[in-house]
Amino acid sequence: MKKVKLKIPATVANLVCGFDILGMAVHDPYDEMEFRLLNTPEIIIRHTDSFGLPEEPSGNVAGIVLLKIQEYFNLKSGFEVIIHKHIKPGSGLGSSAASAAGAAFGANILLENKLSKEEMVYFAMFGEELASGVRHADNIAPCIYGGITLVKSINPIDIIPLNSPDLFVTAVHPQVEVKTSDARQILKKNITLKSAVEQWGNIAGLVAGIQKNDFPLIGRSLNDVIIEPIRSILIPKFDEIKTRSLQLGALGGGISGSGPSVFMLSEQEETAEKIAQMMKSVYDEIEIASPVYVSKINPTGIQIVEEN
Ligand SMILES: Nc1ncnc2c1ncn2[C@@H]1O[C@H](COP(=O)(O)OP(=O)(O)OP(=O)(O)O)[C@@H](O)[C@H]1O
Ligand SMILES: N[C@@H](CCO)C(=O)O
Repeated sequence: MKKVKLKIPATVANLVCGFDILGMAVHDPYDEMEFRLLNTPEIIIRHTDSFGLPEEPSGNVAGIVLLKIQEYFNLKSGFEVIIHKHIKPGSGLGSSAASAAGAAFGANILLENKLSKEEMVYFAMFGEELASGVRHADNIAPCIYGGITLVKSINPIDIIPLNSPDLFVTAVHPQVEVKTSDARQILKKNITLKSAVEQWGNIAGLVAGIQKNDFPLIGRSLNDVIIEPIRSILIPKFDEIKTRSLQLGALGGGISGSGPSVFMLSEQEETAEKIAQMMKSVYDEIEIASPVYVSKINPTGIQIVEEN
């Protein structure tokens, strides 16, 4: 039976001001997934990592996506999936989205490209719903389309792939637990018109900056007056990391997804590396283990490693 192996990138959702609508794929870290089409209608999920994630299909984000695809097409065949997870769950680096988007992408290949990209996003969102209680596509879309994406709407699905500026991304993952579902619960349900206007200006500026490769405009638009002031309280040393990154020459940055990871964008690799060292030393000082990744924006998204 047909087999395929995929490499699925981590993603930075929200891009600071674009809560639930903007996201970016990076090169590192990434997950790997191997898929096999089965003659019987079973869904088998196996993990080779030690994160202790559920392997029961209805409890695993990849499994739920495959169950929905199987049900929709009334398939007589099933799927075996082996997940090599390197993106730690609950990191804010799109761990759940990688499994969900990878499942939709892998199934699509085994099913001879039955699905459009919009349909892959549609099915993958069932995985995000399982992980966080809410359907959102800001991590899934950049996985599937690559680069930076704008989720104009999820109903109907309307994804706008944006430009992929040649920028370096430094991301640190302080090992404190922040569940997306909890990080959504603490947000205010209402905002003032003044804040909304400021945020619209930032989002529009950021999208214009991305499309025009205008790095200073990107930098001054990476500003969030609605979500960051609330969520940053959950992230130790957030203000220090941000202030010192800007002093070292970062264009800007903030919370990655719902946190606790924090990311910064830089024009030069040297700046990105200096920021990485600073992030590491800040968390070493308070004895919080914190993997740091220096990477670039990933214009391709999910990649096929092997197909036969
Ligand atoms: N295959 C899977 N990969 C990752 N998480 C999974 C998977 N299956 C189930 N989960 C559950 O999803 C939750 C992790 O999702 P969560 O959205 O909190 O983290 P994240 O994807 O790293 O963050 P973010 O969406 O902010 O980038 C955990 O409760 C985990 O048990
Ligand atoms: N937009 C989502 C991304 C995390 O999954 C959030 O910030 O809650």
